[in-house]
Amino acid sequence: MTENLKIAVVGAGRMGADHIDRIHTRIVGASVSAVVDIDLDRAGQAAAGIPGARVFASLEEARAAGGVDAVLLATPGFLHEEALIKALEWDIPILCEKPLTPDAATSWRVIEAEQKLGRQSIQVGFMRRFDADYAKLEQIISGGDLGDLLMLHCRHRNPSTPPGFTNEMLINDSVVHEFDVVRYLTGEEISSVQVRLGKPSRNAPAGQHDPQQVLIETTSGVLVDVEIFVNAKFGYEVGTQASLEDGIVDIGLDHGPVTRTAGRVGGDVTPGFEERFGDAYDREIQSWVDAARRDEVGGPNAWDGYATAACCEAGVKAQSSGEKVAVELNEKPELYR
Ligand SMILES: NC(=O)C1=CN([C@@H]2O[C@H](COP(=O)(O)OP(=O)(O)OC[C@H]3O[C@@H](n4cnc5c(N)ncnc54)[C@H](O)[C@@H]3O)[C@@H](O)[C@H]2O)C=CC1
Ligand SMILES: O=C1[C@@H](O)[C@H](O)[C@@H](O)[C@H](O)[C@H]1O
Repeated sequence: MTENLKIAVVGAGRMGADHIDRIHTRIVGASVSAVVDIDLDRAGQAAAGIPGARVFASLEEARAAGGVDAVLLATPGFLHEEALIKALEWDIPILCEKPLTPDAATSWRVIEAEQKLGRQSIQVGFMRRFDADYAKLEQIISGGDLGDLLMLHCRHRNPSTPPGFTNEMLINDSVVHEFDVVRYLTGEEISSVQVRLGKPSRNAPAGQHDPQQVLIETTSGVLVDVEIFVNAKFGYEVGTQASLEDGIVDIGLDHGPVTRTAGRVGGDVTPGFEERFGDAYDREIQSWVDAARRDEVGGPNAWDGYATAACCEAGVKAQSSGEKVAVELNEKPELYR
């Protein structure tokens, strides 16, 4: 077992910097040995104060300099494929932030490269599986005491989007989490996706139709509706209501104290995903590190990344057609059964 997993973090933006801080301050059995970003100043800022963390402009340079046991990939999704294939060739464990890649064909190439390696090496950053609420909901559903799961009603609201957040990214970057959660909660694949574009918000930037309603069906007929609203302004909210035969379960309601005073009632709104899912990211990265030190994967794998990429591809087609689009999956290789 690797004593101390030396990690190269690629991409030192919002998510990469958050993971660098997490590994440095809270994760056991690992350290940040390299920070890679085309923006060297940003890499330098993220690495500042971390003993042994060196700064590079490319993953190849970091690898050539030595001291890299594993890669945490936090660049934009369209850049993931190339780095994933490289890390598989080098046979080092990878935590790839979601999405694995933005479409099914590119994700399948990653699956083929991992099969060539002959063992699972990629974990995908679907952190909701490590959220206490989602884990409890999964236990309630799989426990069976409330009968069969019939429907899921999901809401996914962000206060705003960064520059360059395209209309397709509402699906590829945001709803990709719901595709994963639906597969996690039902234990089934998704069979179709439909997207409805209703009245748009005046707060959406040019080129983005926001909000959208995504309708999902699983292989056994569980129906799911998702409100994706990425310029909702008020704060961050991710929640799910599950309708089961013998009960209704809600998760992700605003938590914390609710105060009634001076004729008003209220509590705090979560500002962003870092606050809502902070504990989940910590558990996700610790699980990855623990497993990677044993040459294993400690969470959602490349098949989960591929299956959700196929859903995203169907979702992007459905955005323009308005029709229900079938999700086509290749046969699941032995490696993931
Ligand atoms: N699990 C979650 O809840 C979240 C996941 N993410 C995912 O994390 C990834 C990164 O997203 P953000 O941090 O929001 O993006 P960002 O835009 O803040 O940061 C991306 C960084 O990658 C760098 N970069 C671009 N091209 C590069 C290259 N060729 N080599 C090295 N560095 C390069 C940029 O200079 C930038 O610093 C995405 O896959 C995104 O979907 C993002 C937010 C939340
Ligand atoms: O992954 C994430 C972002 O990339 C995405 O843009 C947001 O919509 C999600 O809420 C967040 O969890």
